[in-house]
Amino acid sequence: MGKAQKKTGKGRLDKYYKLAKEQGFRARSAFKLIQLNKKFSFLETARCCIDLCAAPGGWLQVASKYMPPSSIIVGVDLVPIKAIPRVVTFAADITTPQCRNLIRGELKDWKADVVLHDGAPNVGTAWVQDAFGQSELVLMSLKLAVEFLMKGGTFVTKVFRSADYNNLMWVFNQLFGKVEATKPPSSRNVSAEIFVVCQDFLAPKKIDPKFLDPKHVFKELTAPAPVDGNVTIAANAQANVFQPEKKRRHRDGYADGDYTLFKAIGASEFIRSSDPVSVLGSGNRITFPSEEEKEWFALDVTTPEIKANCEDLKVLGKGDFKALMKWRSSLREEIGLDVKAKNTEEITETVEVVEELDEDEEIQKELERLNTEAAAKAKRERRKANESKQRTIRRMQLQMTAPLEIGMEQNDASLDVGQEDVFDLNNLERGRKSTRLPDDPADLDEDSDNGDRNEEDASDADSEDDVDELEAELDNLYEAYRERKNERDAKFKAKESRSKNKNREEWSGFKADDDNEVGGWEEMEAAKAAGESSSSSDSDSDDDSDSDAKGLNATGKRGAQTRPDTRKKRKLVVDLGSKTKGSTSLWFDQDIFNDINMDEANEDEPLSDDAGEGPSESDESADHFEIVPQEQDDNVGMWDADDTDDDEEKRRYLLKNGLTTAEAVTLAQQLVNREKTKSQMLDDGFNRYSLNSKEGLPSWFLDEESQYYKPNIPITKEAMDMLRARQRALDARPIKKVAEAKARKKFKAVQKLQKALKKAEGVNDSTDMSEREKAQQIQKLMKSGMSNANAKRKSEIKVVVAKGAHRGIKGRPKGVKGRYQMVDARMRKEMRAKKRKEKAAKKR
Ligand SMILES: C[S@@+](CC[C@H](N)C(=O)[O-])C[C@H]1O[C@@H](n2cnc3c(N)ncnc32)[C@H](O)[C@@H]1O
Repeated sequence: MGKAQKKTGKGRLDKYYKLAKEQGFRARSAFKLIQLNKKFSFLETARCCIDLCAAPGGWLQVASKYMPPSSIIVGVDLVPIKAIPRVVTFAADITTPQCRNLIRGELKDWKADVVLHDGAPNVGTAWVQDAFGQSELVLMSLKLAVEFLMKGGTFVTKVFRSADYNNLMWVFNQLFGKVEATKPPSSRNVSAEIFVVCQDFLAPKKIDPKFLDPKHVFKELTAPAPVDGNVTIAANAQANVFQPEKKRRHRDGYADGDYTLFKAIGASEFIRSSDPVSVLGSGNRITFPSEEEKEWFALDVTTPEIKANCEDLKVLGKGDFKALMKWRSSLREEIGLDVKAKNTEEITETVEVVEELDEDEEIQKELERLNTEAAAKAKRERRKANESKQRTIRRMQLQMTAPLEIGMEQNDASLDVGQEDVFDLNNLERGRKSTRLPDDPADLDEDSDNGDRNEEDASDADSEDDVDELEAELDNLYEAYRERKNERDAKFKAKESRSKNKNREEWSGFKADDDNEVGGWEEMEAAKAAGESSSSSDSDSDDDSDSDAKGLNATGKRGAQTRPDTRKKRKLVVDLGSKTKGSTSLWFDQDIFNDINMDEANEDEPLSDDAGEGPSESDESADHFEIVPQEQDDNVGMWDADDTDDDEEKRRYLLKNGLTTAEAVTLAQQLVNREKTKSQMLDDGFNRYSLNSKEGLPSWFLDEESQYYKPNIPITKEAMDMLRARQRALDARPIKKVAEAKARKKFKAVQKLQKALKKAEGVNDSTDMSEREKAQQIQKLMKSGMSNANAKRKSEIKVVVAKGAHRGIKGRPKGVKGRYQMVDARMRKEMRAKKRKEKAAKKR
């Protein structure tokens, strides 16, 4: 479908408007007649034509163009029509006898072959009145047509799609042999106009005056329309309720007798009507004016929601209409219009009869239902099996399980251990329960009802498995969604790659590097140490949060390591390889497992500092600082393997681009101005959530967190000013394209000059010319070599207006030299305005 045509604004200036302008037609409507004539060919053979409602004269121009040269053309309109060669025009109202007399005077006893009517009452009143006026005008033009048309003649008229369209068509059919309604392509789709071409006028001796009397032809329209009885209204109204979301267009105009836009319905009309749906569809609002209705309004069944629904029916959806219908039923029961019990009884009885009759059918249905249920169950199980297979594959990929045949491990009890998610707390909890020893008498009691528990556990585990599966499924869906989005959304893609390339975030900072540190930990500590004999507890409060993970000894003291070394590689994840225990036992080292009897397993473990077997550095530590035991550099866990590269990349990025964000500049300025030390900045980067494990969190959560949970680093005015200044400097530079174009121009000029120089040398060396000639030639060459080829100005185009003496001239107008362009006055005005603008812009 093409674009919707507009009748107003710039949409008015469509293809036909431009064509009309180009071809000198006074109105774009000229093309409607051209297209009608193309289809029905009535103008070429016509000797006499009357155009009723002809101003400004587009149709008259067409008629004079297509009709034979010696034919008579008469045009009438309320407004005077500018003269057209070979056309007689006068101003008159076609509904008056004067108009008839004028035409008669002009034609004498001639008869017309064609009567055209393109009238439209342009009174700007309501559309319904317009439409009626139009139909009346059509009938008036028909009245003139039948008087002046010769037998076999053609009457072309414009009608609007309205309620009286069919009546008009009926009348036309009584008077003409062939009647066809058509819409030429140049008639806008948004317009309700249709053209009716009535051919082969029957020219009856006597025409019943009722055919031409609006009172008779449009009789139905004036009669009041019944509300309930009218099928169309009812159908429309029903559609209003059943499909409230669909906006229906009233192409056929207003329904008969229903000319108002807003209609309020009394509640009683809706409640008591036998066709409540139609009532709902026909109104805008339900009101409660009478005493009885006011009482209904106060009833409990008339909830605030119902009251709100009654306010504006045109904005309601299906659900709201349903609610109104329910309210109607309740209210009817309440006021005794309906009896509920009786209805139910009736329904029950009917059901019983149906049951007796269709027992076989019922059995069949039941069987079908069972079959569908079984199929659904099988499907569910298949899906479950698939999902667990997927999980196994994922575990394998993470090397958390041996590459056994997929699915085998589920059936093999011996493989049960270790197949669960290592980090699945549910499994741990279950394991804890099963390994617990009955030290405590309460435990013995607990063991007595172990059987019950196990069953409960099993069912709990099942439901937890279900939840896990559901989560896994959701995760998969989320991943699939991200992938799809990645494919389609370029913005999202860029964001993704940015988030992958996190190291470009300047203010995320570098890892502590003693060489670069401004201020520094040692200096601060030294200052502190000088002033106080510091206690071990308050010296390192910022690191308490990870004390558990770093392994506190039994007395709460940490391994004595020297601070600078430990700070160098601050890792948040414990190096699994540095421990003698396996990863699982490391996991069980956590506090929550303290009450589990695992002493046996831990017997061989050295209790780091407690046993005095901590790292040698501990002995060297003279002070009583609690130092977090740290890994050696070569113990960097696999998790941190990328970190150094990140820093390198960050450095490279910063060296290349400098600081690009206000936050980064603020931090840098604070460092340089010694407002803060690097250590302080690092500390600022931590908060109580920093060390929260992200393990097991759904990816959508992590994504959202990375999107919205951003550090809020305060920025300074100076930082902003600095960035702005830099941006201004960047802006002041010419853009690459301009610079390239300038360089190209320069390069070409140099080449041209070199060429000229070469030629000049040739001239200089030649022996056939005198010195004077040589000098002249060289001067010429150098001049052309130095000149800019692009500087050649094209001669200006002269604008000639096609009016007065130039009107209709083909070829070059007299007295015009050089390049020229024929335009109309408007075009010249526009061109001049354009030039003026360009000049003004240049001055600026
Ligand atoms: C759409 S214009 C006709 C355009 C014309 N066919 C053309 O091509 O230039 C409709 C014209 O009907 C005229 N009109 C409306 N009521 C009329 C009446 N009662 N008698 C004569 N002309 C009337 C208006 O003045 C208006 O100029």
